[in-house]
Amino acid sequence: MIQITNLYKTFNRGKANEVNAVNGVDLTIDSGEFVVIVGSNGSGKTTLLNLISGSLTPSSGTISIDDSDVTRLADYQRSKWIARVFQNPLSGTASELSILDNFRLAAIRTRAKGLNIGVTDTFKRDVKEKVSLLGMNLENKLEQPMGTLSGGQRQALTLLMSVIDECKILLLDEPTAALDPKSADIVIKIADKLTTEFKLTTILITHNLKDAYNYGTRLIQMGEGRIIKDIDTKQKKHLKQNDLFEWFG
Ligand SMILES: Nc1ncnc2c1ncn2[C@@H]1O[C@H](COP(=O)(O)OP(=O)(O)OP(=O)(O)O)[C@@H](O)[C@H]1O
Repeated sequence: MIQITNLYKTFNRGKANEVNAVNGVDLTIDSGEFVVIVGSNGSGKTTLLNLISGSLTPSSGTISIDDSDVTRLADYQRSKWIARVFQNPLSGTASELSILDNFRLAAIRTRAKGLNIGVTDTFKRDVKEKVSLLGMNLENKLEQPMGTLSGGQRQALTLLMSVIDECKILLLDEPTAALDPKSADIVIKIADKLTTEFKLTTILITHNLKDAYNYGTRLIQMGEGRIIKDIDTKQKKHLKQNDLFEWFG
C-alpha cells in the first residue's frame, strides 16, 4: 500500500517563477491497484511520480510504502519496492548487448530473486520463460543485440526487466509516448498483463485517453498540482469514453 499525506512540492520558492507543482495531495493506493493518472501539461503528474520514486524530496508531507515512512529515503533506497519505466525505450537497456545479457545485467543490478544468475542454463531457461510472457516471439532471439530490436520490443523487454526482481510498485511515465500506435498498444497491454501476473501496484501516467479509459482499476485526473477526480473501478464502469474527453474540454 502507498500512503501519501498532505504532499507538497514547490519549485523556486520565493522567486518570481515559484510553482506549486504538487499542491496538497492525499492519496492511498492499495496493493494490486492499477492507477492511471491523466491531466493537462504541467498539472503535476511527473512531479508526483518523482516524489513517489524518491528522485525528488517533498517540500512537506509524507509518503509511506507498506507502513514504512520513505519520505526521506533516496530513490536507490526505495528500489526494493519500486521499478520505473520512462518514455524513451533506449533509456532502459544497453544496445550493444544481447537480450540475455541485458537480463543478466538487470538481475545483477537488482539481485533478482526470481532469476538464478549463477547457473547459465537455468538462467537462460528462466529468461526464456519470462520473455515468452510478452507474446512477441522474442524468446527465440535471446542472443540478438538489443539495438537491433524495435522501440516497442525494447520497451516491452524494459518493462519485463523492471519487474523481475520482485518489486511491488511499477511507475510508468508515458511509457508509450515514443512508440507508434501499434507498438504502443502492445506495450500497454503488456504493462497490464505484467501488473496482474506479478501482482504489482502500478501507476501509469498517460496522455492517451483511450488507454486511460481501457486500462487500470482506478482513474485519477490531476489539475494544478491537485487530484481533481478520483474514479474507482465501480464508478469507472459507468464512465463513457466521451466523458473523459469532456474533462479536458
Ligand atoms: N525541476 C523543476 N524545476 C522547476 N519547475 C518544475 C520542475 N519540474 C517541474 N516543474 C514545474 O512544475 C509543474 C508541474 O510539472 P510536471 O512535469 O509535474 O507536470 P506534468 O503534469 O507531468 O506535465 P506534462 O504532462 O507536460 O508532462 C510545471 O509547471 C513545471 O514547469
